[in-house]
Amino acid sequence: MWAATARTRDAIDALPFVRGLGDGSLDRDRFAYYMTQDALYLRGFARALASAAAKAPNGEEIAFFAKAAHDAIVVEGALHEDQVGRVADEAEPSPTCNAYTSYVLSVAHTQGYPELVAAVLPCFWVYADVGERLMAKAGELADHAYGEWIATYADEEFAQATEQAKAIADRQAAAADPGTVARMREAFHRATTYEWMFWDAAWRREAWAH
Ligand SMILES: Cc1ncc(CN)c(N)n1
Repeated sequence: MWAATARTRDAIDALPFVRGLGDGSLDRDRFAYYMTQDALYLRGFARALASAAAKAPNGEEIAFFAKAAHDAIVVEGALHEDQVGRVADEAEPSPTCNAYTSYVLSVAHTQGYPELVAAVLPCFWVYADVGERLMAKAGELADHAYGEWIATYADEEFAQATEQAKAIADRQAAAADPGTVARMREAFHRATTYEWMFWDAAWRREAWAH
């Protein structure tokens, strides 16, 4: 699944938003737009993770997804509040934010546990991957404009959660019939593309037409 998204991941690395986040040159307005949209995204994503906990076949995976839902709101939420303050309940999701959260929630409500695991996996894996590479390039984070963001996603605990999510997806794929594996691939690919779109939308400060 990861190899099939190589082109999209290269395109993520090439995005002006991601480059600017890495070298600290990203302007604050674009970053604030992104963090506000991300806070809205995380609510939908946490709901999808809670659905994964509800569908999970054993205690270990129930606990994993329930904790991931908690961390998306509490741990990532603390980073967002620190950077842009508390996002108002009535704040409006952008078209891309709305599309991405609607997509993972539709998988949660209309498909099975394996497909849902595949749909939420890029949210762990792409961020851990980007975080690790930006950290390696940035070196010292103390004076970096976006050091707190990079440290959050390059964090060892986030890397461990990503490994757990990957292991769950691998177990599900190994036990699944070919049709389910095809839907898992589709969900993983679609969500990885949404990751690209989310950063691109932040760069453009995407708005609704009317
Ligand atoms: C859009 C998006 N994707 C993933 C993550 C990492 N949980 C995030 N904060 N935002």
